[in-house]
Amino acid sequence: MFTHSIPALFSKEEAREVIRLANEAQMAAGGLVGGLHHNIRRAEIAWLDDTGTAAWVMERVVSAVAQANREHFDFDITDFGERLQVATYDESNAGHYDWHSDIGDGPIARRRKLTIVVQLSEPAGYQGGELQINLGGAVWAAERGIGDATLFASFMLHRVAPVTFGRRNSLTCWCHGPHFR
Ligand SMILES: O=C(O)CCC(=O)C(=O)O
Ligand SMILES: [Fe+2]
Repeated sequence: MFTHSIPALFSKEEAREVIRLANEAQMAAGGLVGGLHHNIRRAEIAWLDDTGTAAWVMERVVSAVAQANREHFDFDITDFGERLQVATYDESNAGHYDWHSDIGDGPIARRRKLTIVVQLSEPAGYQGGELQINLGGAVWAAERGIGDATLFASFMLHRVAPVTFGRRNSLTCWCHGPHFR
């Protein structure tokens, strides 16, 4: 009920282009930006601007979220207050993200209501690295197809299992609004 899948929101070519844009953004920001290397999360992070060459990525995400919210969640979503995140989880350091909720303490993170994650890697290109959502009593694994999108309520516990082979890239966007009531 609090999860929803959209198969092939991006084509394979588009998924590759998103990774290329993320690499470009990372270079422009001076290379090693936003690597998170601790026990909870081990990943490289890049941020895409929602203007310029990456604007179409945000547009695609926003219209998918609008439709999914109308048809499935019916949350009070008012804005997209953060940039798009592209994450890289690599075999070399068992990239992963432990169980967490996306609702945090900060002024923006506390307004997160819906999270959308898009798979940017070919399923054959990595092992492990599943995006799993805890439904309370059952763990649900997101679709792995390249370009597939998964939406879930940002308060739900989720994780990325350690990558044991290859490399997984994902695109994440958070959608914001007033508190649940
Ligand atoms: O990379 C993913 O699949 C999930 C990322 C995530 O949970 C986050 O950035 O909060
Ligand atoms: Fe998350």
